[in-house]
Amino acid sequence: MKILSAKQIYEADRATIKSQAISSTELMERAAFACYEWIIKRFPDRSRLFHVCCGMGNNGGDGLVVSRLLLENGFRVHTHLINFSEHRSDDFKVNLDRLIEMKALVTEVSGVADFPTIEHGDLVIDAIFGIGLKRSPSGFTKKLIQRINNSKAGIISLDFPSGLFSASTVTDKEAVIRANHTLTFQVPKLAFLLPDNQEYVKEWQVLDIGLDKDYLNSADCLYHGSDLELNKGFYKVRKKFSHKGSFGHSLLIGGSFGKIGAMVLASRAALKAGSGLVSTYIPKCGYTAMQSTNPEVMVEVDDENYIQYFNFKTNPTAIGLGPGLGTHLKTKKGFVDFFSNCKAPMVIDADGLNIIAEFSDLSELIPENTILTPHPKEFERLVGKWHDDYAKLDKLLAYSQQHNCVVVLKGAYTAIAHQGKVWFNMSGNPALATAGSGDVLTGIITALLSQGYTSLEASLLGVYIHGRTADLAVEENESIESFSATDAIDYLGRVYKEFV
Ligand SMILES: NC(=O)C1=CN([C@@H]2O[C@H](COP(=O)(O)OP(=O)(O)OC[C@H]3O[C@@H](n4cnc5c(N)ncnc54)[C@H](OP(=O)(O)O)[C@@H]3O)[C@@H](O)[C@H]2O)[C@@H](O)CC1
Ligand SMILES: [K+]
Repeated sequence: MKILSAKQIYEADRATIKSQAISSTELMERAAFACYEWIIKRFPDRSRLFHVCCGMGNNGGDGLVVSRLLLENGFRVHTHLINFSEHRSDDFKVNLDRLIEMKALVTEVSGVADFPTIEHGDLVIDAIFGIGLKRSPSGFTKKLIQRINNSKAGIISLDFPSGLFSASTVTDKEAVIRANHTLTFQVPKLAFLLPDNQEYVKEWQVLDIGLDKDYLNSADCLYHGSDLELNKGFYKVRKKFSHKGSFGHSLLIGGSFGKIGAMVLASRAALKAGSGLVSTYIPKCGYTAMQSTNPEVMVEVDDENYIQYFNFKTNPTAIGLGPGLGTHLKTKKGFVDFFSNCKAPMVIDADGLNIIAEFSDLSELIPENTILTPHPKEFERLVGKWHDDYAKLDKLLAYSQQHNCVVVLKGAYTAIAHQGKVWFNMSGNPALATAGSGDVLTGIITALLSQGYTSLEASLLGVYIHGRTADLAVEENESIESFSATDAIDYLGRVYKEFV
C-alpha cells in the first residue's frame, strides 16, 4: 500500500484520464459517487439535512456532485458555495450548472452574513479544500470553518479535512476542519497518520476510485502502509517436514528485581509467535517465576537481582534485549561490553535503548540490521527533540540510514524505517497502550527473526500481528480498557489463521 504525495496524486489522476480515456469530469463523478455510496450507507435517514460546503476548486466540484446525487435520491440538501476566489475550476463549473438545472437550493457564501444555520443532527459535507490547499484559510473562510467545528453537526470531509496541509504542519489550528469522518481517494494520506493531526482526522476511509494501476504500481514512494496484503506477501507457510530446529532459537535477555513479568511476557510471546525454541537470560530472582509460568521456556541466570555478566551458554538464532532490564550501573557496564561484540541478530527495546541513548558512542556500534523498538520518548533520548511530526519522520529516516538498522517507532500508526523508506502499520487500536504491550512486541519480533525473516520483514510482520491481536480481541469479547498484554499473546493464534 503506497502513500502518494500530492504531486503523485495529480500525476495518477492524469495517467488515469489518459489510460482509461475518460474526462476529468467523469473521474470526478466516480470519486463523488464513491463518497455518496459511503455516506448513504452510514447515514440512510432521509429526514436529515445535509449542508454541503463547496470550495471553488475540484474538491468543491466533488461536493457539488455529492449534492446532486443526494438530491436525486430524495435526501434534503442545502449547498453552500464558499466564494473565496474569483477562479472556479472547470469541473466545478460543469457540476454547478448541473445542480442549478435541478433547481437545487444553492447559496453563495461571501461573508459571515451568508453563513448557514447548522442544527444539531444536521450533517456537514466539507468540500471546501482538498489536496490543492496552498496556505492556511483566512478571512470569512476561516470563520466558516470555526462555525462548522463549533456546530453540533457531524462532519464528513471529502478527500481531506479542509485546512489540513498534505505535507506540512498546520500553522493555524483554528483554520482546520475537525472531521468525524474523512473519505479519501485511492490511497491513505501521510497527514492522516501523524499524531499532531489527530484532532482533525478521526475516522478515515480510503475509497477506491480506480486510478491507473500501472502508475500506482510504479510510483516510487518514501512512505508506505503495512497491511495484511503486504505482510501476506512474505509470510512463510510452514512445510510438512519442518521441525522445531527449523524455526530458530530465540534468546530473550532482560529482567531485574520487580520487572521479571516483562520477561515472562516477552518469552511467552516469542513462543506463541512460533519460535522453535525459547530461552531467557534473567537475574536469579526471576528463576522460579519464569519456570513456573512458562514451562516451555529454558532459563539461564545471571546475578541475583539484575543482569551484569551477560555470560549465557545458549547459542541463539536471534536475541531480544531489554525488557525489564533496568539501568543498574553494573547492568549498563555489562550491556556495553556485550552489545559491542554481539553477533546474533538483535531486537533492542526499553532499557536497552535507554542505555544506548546514555552512551552515545554505542549508536555507532549498533550491528547492521539490528531492530530498535523505541516509543517516542525513548526515540527522543536517542535523537534529541523534534518540533513537529515531519521533523520526527526526518530524524527517523536519518537515524535508521546512518546506523543501517530498522527503527520501529511505536505509536498509533507505528512507523518502521529502513534504508530510506517508512512503513506505517495499519492494524491495532488504543487497546495496545497497556502495560507489557512493548514486551510482547519484542518477543514476537525476536521469534520472527529467529524463524528466518529479514529484519525488515520481522519488524513489519511483528508489528502488524501485534496490532491485529487487539483488533480481533476488541471485535470479539475484550474492550479497549480491558485488553491486556496477556490477551495479545492469547490472540496470536487467531491472527496467524488470517494468513493461511
Ligand atoms: N487527484 C485525483 O485523483 C482526484 C481529485 N479530485 C478532487 O480534486 C481535489 C483537488 O482539487 P484542486 O486541485 O482543484 O484543489 P482544491 O483542494 O479544490 O483547492 C484548490 C482551490 O483552493 C484555492 N486555495 C488554496 N488554498 C487556499 C487558501 N488558503 N485560501 C483560499 N483559497 C485557497 C485555490 O485557489 P488558488 O490559490 O489556486 O487561486 C483553488 O481555487 C482533491 O482533493 C479531490 O477532492 C477528484 O475530483 C477526482 C480525483
Ligand atoms: K475537504
